[in-house]
Amino acid sequence: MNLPNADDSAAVESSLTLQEKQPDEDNTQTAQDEPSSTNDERHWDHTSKKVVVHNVLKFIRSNEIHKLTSSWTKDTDIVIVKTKKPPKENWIKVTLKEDEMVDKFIKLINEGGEGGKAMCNARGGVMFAKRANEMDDRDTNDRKRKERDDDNGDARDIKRSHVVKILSADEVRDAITPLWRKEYKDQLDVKAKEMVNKCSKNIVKEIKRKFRTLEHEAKRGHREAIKTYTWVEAKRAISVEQPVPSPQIYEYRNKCEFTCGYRHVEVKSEESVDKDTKDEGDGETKGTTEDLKPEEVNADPESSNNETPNTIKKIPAAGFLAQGWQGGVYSPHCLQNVPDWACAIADILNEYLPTSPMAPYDSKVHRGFFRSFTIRCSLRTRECMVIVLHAPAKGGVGAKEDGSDDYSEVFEAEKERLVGMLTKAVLAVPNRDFPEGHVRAARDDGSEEIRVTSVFFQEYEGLSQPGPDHPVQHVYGKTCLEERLGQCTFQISPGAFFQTNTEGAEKLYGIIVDRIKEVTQDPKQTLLFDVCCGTGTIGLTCLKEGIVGRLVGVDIAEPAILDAKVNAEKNGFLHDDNNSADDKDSFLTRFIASPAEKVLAEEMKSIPRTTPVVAVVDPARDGLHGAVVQTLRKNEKIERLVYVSCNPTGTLVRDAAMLCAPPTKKYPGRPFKPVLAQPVDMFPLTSHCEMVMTFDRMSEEEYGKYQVYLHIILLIPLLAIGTVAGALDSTSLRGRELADTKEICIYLGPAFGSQTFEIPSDKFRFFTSSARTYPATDGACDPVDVVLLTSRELEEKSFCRLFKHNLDEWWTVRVMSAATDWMLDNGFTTGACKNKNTFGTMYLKNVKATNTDDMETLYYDLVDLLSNFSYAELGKQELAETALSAHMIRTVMEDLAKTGTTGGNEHTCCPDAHRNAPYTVLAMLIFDDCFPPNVS
Ligand SMILES: C[S@@+](CC[C@H](N)C(=O)[O-])C[C@H]1O[C@@H](n2cnc3c(N)ncnc32)[C@H](O)[C@@H]1O
Repeated sequence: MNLPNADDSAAVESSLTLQEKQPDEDNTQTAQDEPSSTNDERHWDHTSKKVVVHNVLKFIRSNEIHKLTSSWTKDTDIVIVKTKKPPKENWIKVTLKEDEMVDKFIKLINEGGEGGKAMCNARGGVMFAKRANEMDDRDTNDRKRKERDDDNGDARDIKRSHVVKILSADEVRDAITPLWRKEYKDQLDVKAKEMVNKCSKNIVKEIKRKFRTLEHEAKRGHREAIKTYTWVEAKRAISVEQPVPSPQIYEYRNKCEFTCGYRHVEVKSEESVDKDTKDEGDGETKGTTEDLKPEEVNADPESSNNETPNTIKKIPAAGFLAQGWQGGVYSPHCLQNVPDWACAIADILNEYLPTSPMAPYDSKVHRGFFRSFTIRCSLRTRECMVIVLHAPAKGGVGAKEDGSDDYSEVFEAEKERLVGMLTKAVLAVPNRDFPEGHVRAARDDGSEEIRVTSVFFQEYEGLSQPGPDHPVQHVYGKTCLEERLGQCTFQISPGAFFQTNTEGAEKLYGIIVDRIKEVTQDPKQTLLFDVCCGTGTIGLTCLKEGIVGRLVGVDIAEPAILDAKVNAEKNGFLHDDNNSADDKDSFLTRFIASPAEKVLAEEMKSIPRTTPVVAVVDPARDGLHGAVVQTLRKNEKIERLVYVSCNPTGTLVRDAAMLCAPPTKKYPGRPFKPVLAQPVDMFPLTSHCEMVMTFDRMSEEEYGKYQVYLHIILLIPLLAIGTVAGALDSTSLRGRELADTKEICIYLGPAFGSQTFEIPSDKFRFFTSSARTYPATDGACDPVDVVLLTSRELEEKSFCRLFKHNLDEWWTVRVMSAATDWMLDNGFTTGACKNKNTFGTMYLKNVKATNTDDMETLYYDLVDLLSNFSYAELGKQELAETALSAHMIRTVMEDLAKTGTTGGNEHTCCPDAHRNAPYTVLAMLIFDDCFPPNVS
């Protein structure tokens, strides 16, 4: 279990600053302007505003966290600016807006509950809060601990943060392009190994782990365990090809994002300060407010030969953060992956910024104006776009009240001045600072002349980065770029994603085309789903190549979809604008602006059975949403899936395992299996690598070999209920009850004929079918909604076993406790039946589900949660916690029994209470079967 580490979030935040920006930089919140990047600063930041609240419920949905933390500070002036809760941990780290709020907040949590006691979580557990830096983070690093214990820790940290080292060009390259020292073929070897060790092997490991869980469960249920799929056991289960090299190794980036901050210049003596600052723009430091003005600080003594440290001058500038905000921004001229035009623009910005009255934005205090500059260029059309991200002219959210950060009066004139400087001429050839021996590629004949063709300003008051849909203000020239890739032309708007290595993108798309072509026997009829389609590049390339006949593209970013629609027409493929097409089947292309998880299932449903379908997914770094994986798996029409990943060692591993593991209730459908893994080097000199992984659906024949018995969800139509239920339960009690209720029953258990989970009507209500949960046969009890039965119970027809789970079986309690958390998080009220030391039902009310889909989702979420427990891996800590949970649950049950509100039945403690219990829904969670079904 991870305890909150005072440095962990910052560690995540800072990791991006030390490497090249991530491939999906349009969509991730990049850390280029994150201040908490160096270790020192991170520590300082934590000591000031971060607090960890302990003993919150472990299972809180991410969208509920904000609601929960807001409820704590309701009616107070405490402002929480950020929360972080790792999954399955019982703590939340909050970042408060002001230092002064910290003590108040801690007091609020520790004493602000009923009767001046600590606040409690939804299960009555006492919460407590502590400053993040006071946590025992298990960090055994002596230095850190000593600093924490030191009363003067803050002061020292602040002082330390002023000791900066200016990096050499080599060190900047090491930080941003860590593979630059290697020959290109060696870079490819590094990536090839990484793709085998951290991608393909991990996928196989993950799938084997899922099989082991099944085996473990089967053993407990005295069942035959499913055999691991043969391909998983093979020596090189996933064949990884050698990475496809990038056609351009140097200067390949068509997009850069420069953070606006301060450039650090070391000055040696009083005299040289004057001289140096003259060189750096006459030493003018207009772009400042009083507090934001360039400081003179001590340079790292180690970086100097002098005994006394030199002085560092800070000059407003734009560039890359190579060692976090505190280390200043570095000019891109030394980086081999950055092209000349980008450096030329950096030069213009660096000429402008020191002379502007508008200061760089300081994201630590949220003051200042200029935040970052995104620059893009099209390789083929030589168009160039600049997007200036800035705080409101009246000042950022942390602006001083005295108006010293208010730039409203100068804003328009300054905007005009900057645009004038950017656009007045063809971009000059910059002086580069390449390493010795760097060989530049030959330039082409005069086409290197590039000028800025469009400028946008984008105002953003938020604390991190704007999303792709955030509005932009067009201030100069064209409204978008145009680029040519292969046989297609694409329009790219400021908010739309485009691959950052143009020639690399052509290679990448070529590989995708090859993978699709292999399976499209009837291209004209084949429909391609391009999930996370951006400006439609992949789908339209496939159409142009004639390997598919129709295209549905989905992307969350509206600007990208607007571009995709234009691009469809530009390339000769009519776009169906939904309402305009009379015949829904006649469209060539359809582009939908929506999160894929919201629309994909519906879109798939509308495809005629006979239409051959292929899918390409190209998600951002956080991978596919679970619902998208579910839809892809469930729709067995998709025989081939091409997964393009910019995070092959992370989210691809997770998603591939979900696509290829044996089916579960949440992820039904014949599994996929990876047939080829083709890395593509889109980011030479950095450690990033793109991966094209091709998955084929396991054939019915192959899959059939692994099925010992089916283990599925069965929908029993009303007429069949009596018979089937009778067959299952010798008393036929359930059958009678079911018939009485005139409802539909859904059994979750072994199959009796159908493998399909279909709930064809929206009218169905769930109710229990368990003889044991129905307390009496007189019909007096309320109909209940759903019972989730295990296959084992059904197999053995021994429902009494349901109540044989002993509290001393620690894992049982742990599961139940997790389930309880989950239910509370989902708005259920729970109670539990007690009979001696048995424990088996949970009563739920206030079910949020209003229809079958909701109920199904809730159920699957729960099953998924439970199925992800790895009991074998639980350690002593968990055992201790389990004992605690057991104690707590017992207490709750006893309380409920006393007040007569607990449910019950003839086999448990209070059968009568059940009839009067105010529960409208009764669910039995039988943990035996909270695991993926056994399909061996
Ligand atoms: C790596 S880009 C790929 C874009 C495109 N395939 C290309 O090659 O240019 C990832 C895309 O995923 C989109 N995206 C992110 N989250 C999404 C979601 N939940 N649903 C649909 N698209 C999403 C982003 O807007 C972005 O365009």
